[in-house]
Amino acid sequence: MLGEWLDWTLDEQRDMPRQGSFASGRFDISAPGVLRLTPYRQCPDARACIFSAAIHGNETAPVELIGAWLSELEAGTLTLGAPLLVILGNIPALKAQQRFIQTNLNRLFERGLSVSGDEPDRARQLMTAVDDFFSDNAGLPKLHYDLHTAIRASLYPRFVVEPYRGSATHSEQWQWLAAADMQAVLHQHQHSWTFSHYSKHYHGAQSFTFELGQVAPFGQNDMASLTPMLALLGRLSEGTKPAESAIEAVTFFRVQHELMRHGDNFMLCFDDDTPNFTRFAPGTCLANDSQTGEYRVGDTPLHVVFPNANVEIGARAALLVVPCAPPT
Ligand SMILES: O=C(O)CCC(=O)N[C@@H](CCC(=O)O)C(=O)O
Ligand SMILES: [Zn+2]
Repeated sequence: MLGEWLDWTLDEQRDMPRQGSFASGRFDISAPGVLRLTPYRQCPDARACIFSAAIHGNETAPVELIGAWLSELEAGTLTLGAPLLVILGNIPALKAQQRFIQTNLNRLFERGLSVSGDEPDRARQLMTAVDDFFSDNAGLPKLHYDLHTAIRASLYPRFVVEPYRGSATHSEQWQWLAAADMQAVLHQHQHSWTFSHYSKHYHGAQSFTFELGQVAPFGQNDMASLTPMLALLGRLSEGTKPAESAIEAVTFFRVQHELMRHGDNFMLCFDDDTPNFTRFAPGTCLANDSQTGEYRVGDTPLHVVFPNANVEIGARAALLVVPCAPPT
């Protein structure tokens, strides 16, 4: 039954009960694409865990990963030992295999959001689901992994973005991420109203945006490279201790500047197939904006992450980042 949830979410004509049970717990579909799992027996090390995917509708590897993990729970090869909230974010965009329909859902997770529209309404519904889940599991450590894939290839194909400030990230998280084969970490330098930022900022959760490879259609993702990540989701859902690795294998960066699109005419001054984390030397022109003119690298080399000239006016067109020391 659990294994059908993904298909059912995409095709609501199919029949699926809103509540039920499986070998090690109960499930409850509280809203479209919002699935709660409650263990029969909660492990002493359990965390209240949120795993979200498809906040961008064309990012399919995280959906396949969630599907593989749910199948293990359904088959009983994994035993649920922690409360879980599983979210498929932008269902219309997932059906259309588009990043978003009207506006980028992953910029809307701010309390008091006043804009109207389908994606803002969905953001409000998901914020409430997160608030309710953490409130119902008060007393447990909170964790949120928001799973994405990047538009471009990357010098580090698997990496995480650590949202700005809030509660400090526990050192064990870095070791878990290293064992899950995450190759780089990017520390955000300011608030950005993403889903992972929401859980960290308002709830003090251990929270990250994961980039699990490059966007590809269903069935064409490199799922073998995500086996260690599947193992991390498995341990967290069992409420047992995840594998740890030395963080020396992980390269750390921090954001130095957020490049915004201001004008009608905006272009990036490098090739479309330039991978994430490519380094640009001082003086290099990175962007040309009809409102603000050229943006050139200053005295320190900069690496470019998430460059996208086609964002809405007023939105982020790239993160400009520098290497930094690993956390001690
Ligand atoms: O590859 C890209 O350009 C975008 C990939 C993506 O969706 N990234 C997230 C990162 C969120 C964060 O900064 O934590 C996003 O842009 O929403
Ligand atoms: Zn994304």
